Amino acid sequence: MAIDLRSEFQAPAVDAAADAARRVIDALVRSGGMTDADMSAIADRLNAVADDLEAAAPPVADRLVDMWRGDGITRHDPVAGPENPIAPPLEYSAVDSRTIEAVTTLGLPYQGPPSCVHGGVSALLLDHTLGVANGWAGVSGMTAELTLRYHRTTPLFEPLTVTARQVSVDGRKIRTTGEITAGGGTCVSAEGLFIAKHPPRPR
Ligand SMILES: CCCCC/C=C\C/C=C\C/C=C\C/C=C\CCCC(=O)SCCNC(=O)CCNC(=O)[C@H](O)C(C)(C)COP(=O)(O)OP(=O)(O)OC[C@H]1O[C@@H](n2cnc3c(N)ncnc32)[C@H](O)[C@@H]1OP(=O)(O)O
Repeated sequence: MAIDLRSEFQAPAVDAAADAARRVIDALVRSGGMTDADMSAIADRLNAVADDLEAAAPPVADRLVDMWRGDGITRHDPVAGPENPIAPPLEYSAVDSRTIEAVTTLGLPYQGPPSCVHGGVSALLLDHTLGVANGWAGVSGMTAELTLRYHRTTPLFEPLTVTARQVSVDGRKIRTTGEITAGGGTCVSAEGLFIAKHPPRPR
């Protein structure tokens, strides 16, 4: 079953703009200094876009309230948020009532070792995916501990499967596991302890 990204709040043009920003980030990292493009002119054009966006943007406090409308999954987060350009973004599917997964392919902006995913990026993907698995399973909380094991390097440019499963709930303590696999092999595995607590939503 595909995830419902709170369809009542979807704005296709916003998601399209975030997709365009992802393309820009990828192209900038790919280009570096090895480009014939006029990077000064490109910086001017990108700054002009940012000027337009900033001039029309709401106060941050209002946007925070807007971000936390509704229940369930968010659209702004840095892992699955379609309207956040730093999110790949992951699209989750249910495997069973306590397990979710997403398939994604990461490019140069997420690089750590040569042609490999940065370990901190893997940690980010797993932390968030474990958290969403908890939400899917019905009892969620804040990350108190996250233990990662990096079994082998995680490749860029290849499909990665990110999986998470809620294992147990004991009072406020929630234990959740997950992994990133590539080509059927485990690259990173994670064990998380989450504590059932929810900071108040901005109003
Ligand atoms: C397929 C479709 C999917 C559809 C999905 C559907 C729904 C999804 C819905 C929502 C999902 C959306 C998003 C979720 C995604 C991602 C989540 C992101 C997670 C984060 O990004 S989150 C930020 C990082 N995180 C922090 O910023 C935490 C900072 N921290 C604190 O806020 C406190 O520290 C806290 C709250 C952790 C605890 O504080 P507290 O006061 O509430 O708890 P307290 O101290 O009373 O402890 C109670 C018992 O927990 C034990 N305990 C506590 N802490 C421990 C630790 N660290 N290690 C081991 N044990 C610990 C104690 O030892 C005691 O144990 P005992 O009862 O046995 O004595």
